[in-house]
Amino acid sequence: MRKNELSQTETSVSYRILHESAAGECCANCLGRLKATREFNTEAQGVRHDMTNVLLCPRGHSCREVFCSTDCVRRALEVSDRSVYGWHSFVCENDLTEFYQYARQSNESFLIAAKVLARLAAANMAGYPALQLKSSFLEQFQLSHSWPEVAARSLFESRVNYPEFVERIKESEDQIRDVWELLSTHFSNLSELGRCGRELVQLLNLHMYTDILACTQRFVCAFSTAKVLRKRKRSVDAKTKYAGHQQTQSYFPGTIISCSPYETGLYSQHKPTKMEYSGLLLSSTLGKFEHSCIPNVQIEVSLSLCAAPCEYVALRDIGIQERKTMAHVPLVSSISHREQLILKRNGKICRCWRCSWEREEFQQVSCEQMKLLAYQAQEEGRNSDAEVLLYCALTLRPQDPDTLHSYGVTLLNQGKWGQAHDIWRRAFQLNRTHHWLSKQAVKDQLYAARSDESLFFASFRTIAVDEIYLTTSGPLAAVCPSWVEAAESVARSRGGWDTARHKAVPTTDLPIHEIPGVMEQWNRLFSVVISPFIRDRFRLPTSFGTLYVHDAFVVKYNANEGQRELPVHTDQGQFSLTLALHDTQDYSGGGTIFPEHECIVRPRCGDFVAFRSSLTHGGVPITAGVRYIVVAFLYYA
Ligand SMILES: O=C(O)CCC(=O)C(=O)O
Ligand SMILES: [Fe+2]
Repeated sequence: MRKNELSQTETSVSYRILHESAAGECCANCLGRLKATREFNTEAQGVRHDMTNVLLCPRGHSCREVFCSTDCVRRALEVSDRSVYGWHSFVCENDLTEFYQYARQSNESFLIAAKVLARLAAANMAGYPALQLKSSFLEQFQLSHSWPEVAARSLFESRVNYPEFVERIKESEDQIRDVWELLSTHFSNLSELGRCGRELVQLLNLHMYTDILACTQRFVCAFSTAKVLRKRKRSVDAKTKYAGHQQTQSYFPGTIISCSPYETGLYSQHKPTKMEYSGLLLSSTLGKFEHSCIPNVQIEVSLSLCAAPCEYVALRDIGIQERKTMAHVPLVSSISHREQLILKRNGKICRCWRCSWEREEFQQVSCEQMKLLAYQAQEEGRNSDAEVLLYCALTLRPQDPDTLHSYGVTLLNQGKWGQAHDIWRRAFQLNRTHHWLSKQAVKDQLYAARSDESLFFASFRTIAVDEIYLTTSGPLAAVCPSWVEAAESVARSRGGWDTARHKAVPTTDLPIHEIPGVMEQWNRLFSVVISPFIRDRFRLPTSFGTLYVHDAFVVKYNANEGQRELPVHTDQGQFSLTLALHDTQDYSGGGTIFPEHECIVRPRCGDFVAFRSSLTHGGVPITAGVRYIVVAFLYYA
C-alpha cells in the first residue's frame, strides 16, 4: 500500500446521531433499535422522523423521547410500590429537562451516559439505593457479582447476554476509560447548567465506567473508541485540489483527525496551533489496529450531520506482510509519559524502535530504522530529534545520499539555511547522480551569490517596521511583460504550469531558473535592486554574510481556472518577496494579505513587497482576470 493511499473506508457507529436526538434510532428505555426510519434533508437542514412504529412519551413529548413498546413506556415512567421513580419521570418535565436537552445536542455516548445518570439519580432521589439493594439481594443467593455488574444487569433486565457482557467488561477496560475521559470532559460543561448540573457531577464515580459500558454495549459491542481531533485531513490534501501533490505532512500521525464540513479551506495545515477534541468515535475497525509509536496508518473522520465516514490513510508505504498500526496515545508526549499511558491502556510496554531509541537502547536500532524514525520526527515537526537521528545514521553510512538530503532538510526546517545548502553541495560532490541533489546543485549554481552591485535603494513605503516594506517606484517594471511572456511560453512547451513544488501551500508556478532568459535578468536585478534593498531595510551588514536565494518562482493566479488564492501560511526562508508582474487594473481582488497586521498589499507592476518569511501571509482570492507575481524565498548566511 502506497503512502497516502486509503486502505478502507467505513461509517462509524458514533456520530450517526451527533447533533440530533436518538429518537427514531432506538428505544429510550431498552435502547433496542426502532423500526422508525429517518430522513435527512440537507436543504432544510433538518431531520424528519417517521413515527408510525414508535410510542411517544405520554407526557406530551416535550422531551422528544420515543419507546418501542408500552412495556418500555411503563418501565420508564412507573412509580413502583417501593416508590422508586421510573428513570424517565425524573428527566421528563422537571429540573433535569434542561440537562437532558443538553445531552441530546451532544453525542451519542453522552446521551447514553445521561440516561444512566438519570437512572441513578432517580434511584437516589427516592432515598432508595435500588441498585445496591438488588446487589445485596443477589448476594443472599451467593452470586459473586460486584454491584456495578449487577447494576448494569438491572438496567437491561433480562435483555442482555450476561456472561458475554462480563467478558466484554474485562476486555474493554481501556475503552471504557476512554469513554469515561471523554464524558468527564463533557460533564465539566455541566456546571453551566446551574445547580442541577453540578449535582449530577457529584454523582459520578468510578463504577459508572461499567454502567456506561452496559448501556453502550448493546449498540457497540466490540467497538473500540478513540478521541477525534479536529484538524485538516491528510487525505483531502493528498487526493483532491492538488492532485499529484504527494507530499503531505502529518502533525499528529496515527491519531484520529477530523474535518468539519463547515471549516473553510483558508488556513493551511502548516503549523497547527490547536488540538481540539470534537467527539468520540465508536467504530468496528478501530480495535484491529495495534498500537505503535511509529504508526503507519492514520484514521480520518469526516463529521457530517448524519454519518461519520472514516478513512484509513497510509502514512508511508506499507508492505504486504507488515501490520497496520496506529497510535493509541498522543505521540507528542515524552517516552516516560507514553510508557505510562500505553501500560495503563494495553497492559504492556511498547517495543517499537522509537521506544528503544528513546530508552537509549541504541544497539537495538538499525541505520534504516534511524532514517525512518527521522522521517517521522520530521513529519511531526520534531526537527532537532530528526537531526540527531540522521547524524547517527550518517556516522554508520556517511555517504548515503538520501540521508544527507534529509539531513539538509532537517537543518533547513530549523532555520539553518547556510548549513543546509552546504550539506547538499557536499552531498552532491559525493553522489553526482542523485536525482534531488543534482537538481538542487544546478539550482544553487544558477543562483550563485554575487556581491551587491550598487547601492541603489528603491523608494519605499513602510507597511510595518522591520517586518513589511513595499517599493513604490516600480524598480523592476521594465522586465515584467517579458517575464510573463517567457513563463507562459515555458508552460506551453511543458503542457502546463507546475502545481506540486511546494509542500505546505502548493502554488501554480514555474521556477525562475527553468525559464530561459529570465534567470540571467533575475540574477542581475537581484544584486542591483533586490539584495541591496532587503539588506538595507532589514539591516543585514555585508561584512557578516550574503543574501542567497533559496527558491524563486513565477506564480499564476487565474479567476477562471486553477489557483485563485493561497491559504495563509509562512514561507521557507528568512525573507520573502512578492513582485507584481501585472498592473492591479488587470485583475480584481488579489494581493498579499498579512492577517496579523490586518492589511492587504497590492503592489503595482514592477514593485515588490518584502517581508520576514515567518510572518503569516496569504494570497487574496482574485475575482476576475489573471495575476502573475514572482515569489522568492531568501536567506542570509
Ligand atoms: O499571492 C501572494 O501575494 C502571496 C504568494 C505567497 O505567499 C507564496 O507563494 O508563498
Ligand atoms: Fe508565501
